[in-house]
Amino acid sequence: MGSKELSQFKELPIKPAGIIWQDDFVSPKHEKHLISIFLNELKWPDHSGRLSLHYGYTFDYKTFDIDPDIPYKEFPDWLQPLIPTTESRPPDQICLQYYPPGSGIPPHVDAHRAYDQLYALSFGAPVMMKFRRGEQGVDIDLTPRSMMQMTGDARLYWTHGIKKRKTDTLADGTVRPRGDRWSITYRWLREGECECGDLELCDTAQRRNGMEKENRSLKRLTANSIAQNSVN
Ligand SMILES: O=C(O)CCC(=O)C(=O)O
Ligand SMILES: [Fe+2]
Repeated sequence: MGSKELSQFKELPIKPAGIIWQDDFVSPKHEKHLISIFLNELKWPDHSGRLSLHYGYTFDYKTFDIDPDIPYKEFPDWLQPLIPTTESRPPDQICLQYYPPGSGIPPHVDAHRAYDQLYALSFGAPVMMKFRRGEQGVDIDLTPRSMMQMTGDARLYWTHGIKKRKTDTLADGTVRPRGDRWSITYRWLREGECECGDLELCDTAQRRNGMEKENRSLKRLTANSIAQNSVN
């Protein structure tokens, strides 16, 4: 992987704006080697569904910051050549995930308060990821060996998620069975505060607006704004 390949990052000409894409971030041969490491050399958690392994700093979902009690885990050798070099420093956190067929990840936006840049690299079987904002929904096919960077609208104002199901239906109607998939997500901690101001999805905007963490779900937000409107 060299700067020639990295310069092939292109923004997809679709909504949401801000999805920067590169096919073939790794070669098929390299992918095969990595999958053999994932299958044979790593110690995965012992439960069903989506499995995760963390490298670098570990995020604490209670404080919305780095967990000071979990020591930094060095990036292993196999991971080094897969780190995007398009940012000014290496990522602070890397997460390797395994998705058996039928598993997924609920719609979410990666916390604005903690994280800034976000990339995801895919291996194994392709899967459809759904981006959503309000009534709008867009399916993106996460093809193996592709690297996706989420910036701008795609990063901040649209949620993304993978439905738990055994097949995906493609745009032409083809029903594609799911297979084993792995992904690597790369996150850079935010320096300073997020200024997007989106009360629906931004935990910083929500905190500034006096909303406690447990009140920040979309449902409560709707209920809150309805209550607010009827008062005014
Ligand atoms: O599996 C992926 O490609 C993305 C996973 C994701 O959205 C996340 O870990 O925040
Ligand atoms: Fe995510």
